[in-house]
This record gives sequence, structure tokens and C-alpha cells, in this order.
Amino acid sequence: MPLFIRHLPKDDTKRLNFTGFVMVAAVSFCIVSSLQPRQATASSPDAPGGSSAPVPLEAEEEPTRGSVVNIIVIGGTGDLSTRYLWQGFFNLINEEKNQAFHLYAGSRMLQEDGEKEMKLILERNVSCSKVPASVAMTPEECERAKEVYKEKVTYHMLKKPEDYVVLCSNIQHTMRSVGLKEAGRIFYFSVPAFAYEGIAENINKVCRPAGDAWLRAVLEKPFGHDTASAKKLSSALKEHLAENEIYRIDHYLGKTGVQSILPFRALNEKNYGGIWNSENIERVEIVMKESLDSKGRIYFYDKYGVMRDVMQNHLTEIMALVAMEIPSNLSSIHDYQREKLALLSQVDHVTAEQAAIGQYESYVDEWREEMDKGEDDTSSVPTFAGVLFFVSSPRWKDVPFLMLSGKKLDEKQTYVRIVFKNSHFCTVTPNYAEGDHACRQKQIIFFIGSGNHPTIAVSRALRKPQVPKSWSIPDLDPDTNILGSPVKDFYAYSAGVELDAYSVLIKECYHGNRDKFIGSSELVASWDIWTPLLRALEDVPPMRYPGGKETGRWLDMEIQGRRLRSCHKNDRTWNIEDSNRFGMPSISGIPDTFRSNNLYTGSKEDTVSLLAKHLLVATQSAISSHGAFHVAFPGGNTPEMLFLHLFLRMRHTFPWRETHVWLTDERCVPLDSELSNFNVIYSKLLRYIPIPYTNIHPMPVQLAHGLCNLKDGGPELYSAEIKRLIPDQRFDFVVLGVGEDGHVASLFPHHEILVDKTNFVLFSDGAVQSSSPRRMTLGYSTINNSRNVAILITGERKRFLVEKLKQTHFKNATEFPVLGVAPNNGTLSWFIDHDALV
Ligand SMILES: O=P(O)(O)OC[C@H]1O[C@@H](O)[C@H](O)[C@@H](O)[C@@H]1O
Repeated sequence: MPLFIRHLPKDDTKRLNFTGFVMVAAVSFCIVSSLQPRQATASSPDAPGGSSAPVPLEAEEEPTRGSVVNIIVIGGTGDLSTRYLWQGFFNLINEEKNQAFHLYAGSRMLQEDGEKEMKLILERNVSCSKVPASVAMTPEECERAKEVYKEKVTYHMLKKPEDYVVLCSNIQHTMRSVGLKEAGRIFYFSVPAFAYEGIAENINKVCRPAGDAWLRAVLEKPFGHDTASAKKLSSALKEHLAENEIYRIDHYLGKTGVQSILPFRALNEKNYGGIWNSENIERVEIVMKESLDSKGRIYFYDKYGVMRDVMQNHLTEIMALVAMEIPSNLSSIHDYQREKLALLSQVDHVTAEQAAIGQYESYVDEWREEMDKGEDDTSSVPTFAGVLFFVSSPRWKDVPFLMLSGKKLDEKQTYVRIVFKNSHFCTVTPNYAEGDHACRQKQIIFFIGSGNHPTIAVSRALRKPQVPKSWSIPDLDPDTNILGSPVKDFYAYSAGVELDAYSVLIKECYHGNRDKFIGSSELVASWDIWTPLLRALEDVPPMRYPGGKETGRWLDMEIQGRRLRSCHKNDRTWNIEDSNRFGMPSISGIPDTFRSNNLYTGSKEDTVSLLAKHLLVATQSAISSHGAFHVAFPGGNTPEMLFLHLFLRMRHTFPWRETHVWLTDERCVPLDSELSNFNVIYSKLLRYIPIPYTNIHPMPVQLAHGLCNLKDGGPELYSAEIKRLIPDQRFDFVVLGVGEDGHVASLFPHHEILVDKTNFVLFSDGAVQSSSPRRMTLGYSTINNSRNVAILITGERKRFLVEKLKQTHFKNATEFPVLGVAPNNGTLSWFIDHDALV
């Protein structure tokens, strides 16, 4: 039975003695058919603040006494609601004592289960210790308030459109039965974004408040995964909700430390306004380090990665607050949004050279476990990124903004640091005890309150700042250091209280303060910054880092002009090379040598991904010189991961339309047999990519007279096809695996065809196992005529083989056919993973 909660003025509360609330029972009721959908417009009378005129930063309107605000949490039994939202609403109703609230939880759980679940959630997750100190309540009063709150949240199963009809008729009926007018309705969408549109439609159709009551829909990120999807989502929502009814929440904007940035800048305009520019600032660092991994939420995380998860939103918002012009009227949402948008639109295009990405080592195992994937499957989603931004305004000309975030790092810490230039040189060692700080680094640091208490630290070499009254000097141990500098170098101030960000934003939403939420133009402007970079990095493999404290210096970076480079020299997969200049992915990795040729190594994933990069880079010169890229792939288990990588990571970026796929060898079996090499390539790669049918060249092993019948002349046919289609009969790329016996393609040890140096394609009968069928293979003449040959060896089982190959004096190709691979006028590279090499 729905109930409502209303706080009374203090004297009434005393009179009530026990609860602090008035509780009125209401009777469930049937459908209210008068609720009509309406066209959402910016000037909808249902949406206060809907005019295009500037809206003050303060409340759009004060809640009406004797009115009720209905709060509906959709996804009310989910993780976010459990951890933050129910506490946030508890805090709100305790802070807003003059306002009556009705609370509803909705989820897809069956009615009875949902009701039980909600009771548990409220019992376990709402705590008096998290109520802001500003709420005047004794602990006993709070405990009693909590008891009442627990009973009063009404649960509704929300699965089908009809469920919204029932919910909303109940809301309506409850208000009518207690005789209160509705001030407004907050719908909190704590559900995945794909559900937003359907919910918004249901609300618009049957759940809008009547009369002049307002409606606010609070939406959690992610709002899309790039510009196009963000725009699509926004326009889908606008079919049902006006822009000023949409409150896109970014919880970082509710953090005390983040909220302090702009007011601090405004308060200290006299002190630092004159030096807040490129003449005085060396660089700005925006850092969000997390020590936790992604376990438990990989299903979500793997679709987004660190840049979409926290950098496009939280950190870009922080960058805007630091770099935007201070709005002339701080309390005008219009001025604020104008300046923020101006800044975002001045951020220069970011290229792959300005970014470095990483993935903690255990991520793939966690991913396999949570996504139920096999050993050969892999994910290259970045869990770490460093990105260098530049802003093309006179104020920020050439000032690097280094933004960085990562999971499973050494600590949890989030800050913005403004590092000033310092031309001061001290000939005599300065006496810091006497306040001589001129030679020390000049910096202003905002610790924004994630992993640390919100604190502002300003170097004593700068002017003493002004801070709001509620900020005070913290009692810090004199041996403490602040990002490596002794604490005595700073004026430091800490926020009096740190409020929970969700509670703060719930309150801001109740008051209609839309400047604390993300408008659709800002959202698109931010995605416009990130989308080209995300695309450019799509095929760049992340560097694997150990994770936790062991990460040590692995992720150190250096700003070189407009490029960001890894300082980790041993790393083979993270090295931004010049190939990026051509818009190509980096062929990263400083090769070592193996039998006097280039060696690329790393984990199996990294090795395969490097080979994929090499293939992609080779397509460019091939296509520009003869309009096509001809590659021959082998069969066997080893290349399966390569096929998977090409499919997963390069489906859209590899020039498949210009690519011709050939085979290095084939068994004499039907092409749909499990033993067929073609079948492997087809089922792992070709069927998924946009390659023209006519560019696929299986070996002709099954012709008129059956399988590999000499009378059909299969090898000659394949040779003729090669001669017809490939200029100079030179393959652009041949990928080879190596058998444990040293065979490549179907060139087996001690076989007579090994001495054949003229035929392009041959039958190969003498496979080691007598049971194996006859095969067809490219001969040495074709392989060694190629522009690039890559030999891929992975897995412990190949260690013995690699040990043998390490003996450079060993050159017997009859015994070890791989040793006969020596391109006449091309490049030979070895791709050997750590398991096989070490
Ligand atoms: O700094 P906070 O408040 O702990 O928030 C960090 C979290 O922010 C969320 O938005 C991200 O999805 C998480 O991946 C991240 O851990």
C-alpha cells in the first residue's frame, strides 16, 4: 500500500513524538486515463526553467509548502541505487524538512521479490552516519526517521508499459487521497542506457505530472560511446522529454573538490587571474589513479575502457573547469554553459601520437572468466590511458594538458595540478625555514576528494590564496609530502566536510540546478574531442602493465612537443612511432634480432597484435603501388589468434576490399572439412569481414577427378591464378607457422620438393605422419619472392624448436625446412611469443 512521508516543521515534529514524519495511508487505485503524452518542448509548461532565458544558478523555484515531490527510482534494486541513491534520497528528505516526498522504487523484479529486496536494501544500506552534519537531528531521531523511511518506499514491478500505467495511477491516487498538490516528479534512471528511450516513452505517455508540476529525468552515464551514438541517444530522448527535463548526471560534478575549482578561481582572480595563462603555466595535469581493478563489472567495462568510462566525462569536465574563462555571472547557467562550450570547442584535434594506452596484466584472465571466453580469446580494451591535449586559445597557446587515468595502479588519488614556469634561480641554497620559497616549484593542486580529502594546496612561492570560510588548514604531519614536495612548501586548505557526490547532485536536481548536470551541447562537444582519438587508437594494442605497486615506472611518460612517449624502453608494444604520421597505427616495438632478422616478442596477445599491425602497415604501400594487397595465410592452430584479432580489432579498419587472401598450403580434403586450412581461415575470419568473394583464393584441392588428383593439375591452376593477379608474382605478405619438426607451409623435412626452386605451387606427399593426406603448398620460390615474410611461433610447446633455431650455425633446411625461408628481395621477421622464446 503506498504511503507518503512528509516532514513537518520542528514544533509539529515534537508533537508527533516518535517519528518526525506524518504518515498517511493511501489506497491503490486504477488507471488514470487523463494522462496524455505531450510533445516535449523546451518551453513546456511542465518544465520550469524551460524558457531559453538565462536560468539562475539557484533554485528555479522554491518547493511549494503543502505540495509533494514524487521520486521514482527506476532500477531501484540495482547496484548504484543500493550504494548511493537510497542514501541520497534519505539525506534529501531530511534536509528538506518543509517538503513532502513520496518515494517509489521500480525494477524488473517480480512484485513480491522486489518488495523484499527493497526492505533489505534500505535496512542495510541507509545509514545515519552518512546524513550530512547540517541536518539537525539527534542520532535517535535519525534512527527513527530511518525506520519510517524503510517502510515507506513503495515498490512497483516495471517491466511492461502497463506497469507504468499502474505506477502512475497509484502516484496520482495517493496524492489525491491525501489532498496534496504535486510540485514535481523526479525519475531517476538507474538502468543501462539502452533502456532509456523505452522508459522515457512510457513516462511521456502515461506518467507526466499534471498541471504545472515539473518533471525531471536523471540519467546516468554512459551517454553513448561516440559523437554519433550520443547524438542519437539525445534525439531519441528528446522525442519524449524536453532538454530542460533531462538531467544527465556526472557524479564528479557533485564532488566537493570539483565544485570548489571555479569558485576558487573566481575568489582568487586578483591573485592568479594574471598568471592563469600560457606565459606563466608550464603544464596542467589532470590525474585520476584508481587502485581497484575492473573485476565484477567487466561486462560493462569491456565495452567502454578507461577513456569512455572516466576520461570523456569526469576528467573532461574537470579540464573544462580549470581552463574555461570564468563566467561573468557565476550564478548564471547560461554564462556558465557558454564558457564551458567555448572551451570544449577550442580543444585541438588529438592524434594517436598524443596518447598512450595500457592494460593491466591480469585483465584478460578476468575478462575470460567473466565473459566465459576461451584461452585463445582476448580483449584489448585499455584500462589505462595518458592523453595530451592542447587548447587553441590565446590563454592556453601551447600549454600541454596531460590527462591520465588507470585501473589497478599503485593508489587511489585524483587531482588537478597547475604547474607554473619558474625562471627564478637561487645562487645560495635557499633557507626554507625562513620562508624562502622562490626557487621551489610553483604549483596549485586541487585534490578533488576521490581517494583523499578535498584539499587545495598552493605553493608558497605564489601569493597566499583566499579560500571559502568552510575550508580550513589541515593538521598535517610536517613530514608529509604533497606530490613529492614537502608540505611546508604549501599553503594547504581542506574542505570542512566532504559530502557524498550523489547526495549533493540529488539535492541539486531537486532544486532544479541544471548547471550541475551535463547539457546535450556539452555532451556532444566532449564526444567530438574524444571520438577521433578513440577511432585512431582502435587498432593500437595497449601496453600490458603489471598492476598495483609493481607497476613501478612502467607507465611513466614524457611530453615531447606535441607527442606523448612512453619512457619504458623495454616495452615492445607501446612506442608511438612515426607511422602514426600517416594515420597508420604504430608498429610499435623495438625489434631485437633472431637469426639476424627482426624479432618481435611479448605475450601471445601482444605478439599477434604486432603482427596484425605489420600486416596493416604493409597494406598501405601495396595498395598505393599496385592497388591491392596480396597475403597468404597458413592453417594450423597458431594463426587462429591472429585471425581473431583481425576480425575483432580490424574488421572495420583493415582495407579488406583491396585485400586478396591466399593460402600457403592446404590438405587434400573437402574445403568444409575440419582438417581444411581454408575452413579455419573462413570460419575464424573471412565470414565476418567485408572482403569481396572474388578476393578469396582457396587452393583448388577438389576438382573434377576428386581430391588432389594429378590429372586435374591443381598446382598449375593455382600458379596461373597467382601469375594472373599478382604483379611480378610477388606476394605482399606471407605468414608462416612452424611445425615442431621445423616444417613451414607443407614443406616437410627431407622431402624431395625442398630442392624445387622453380615451381610456384606443388603437391607435397611426404608429410611426416603417413596417415596425413596429401597436401598442396606454395614452394620456396613463391615464399622467397615475397615482399614480407612473417614467421609466427607461439606457446611453450615450441620452445624446443626455438632453442634449436637459436643455434645460428644450424642451417640445414633439409632437416629444418623453415631454414630455407630467406626472401630474395624482401623482409623476414620473426614473431615469437615469450612462452616460446624464453
Ligand atoms: O572516484 P569515484 O567516486 O570512486 O568514482 C570512480 C568511478 O567512477 C565511475 O564513473 C566509473 O564508472 C568507475 O570505473 C570509477 O571507478
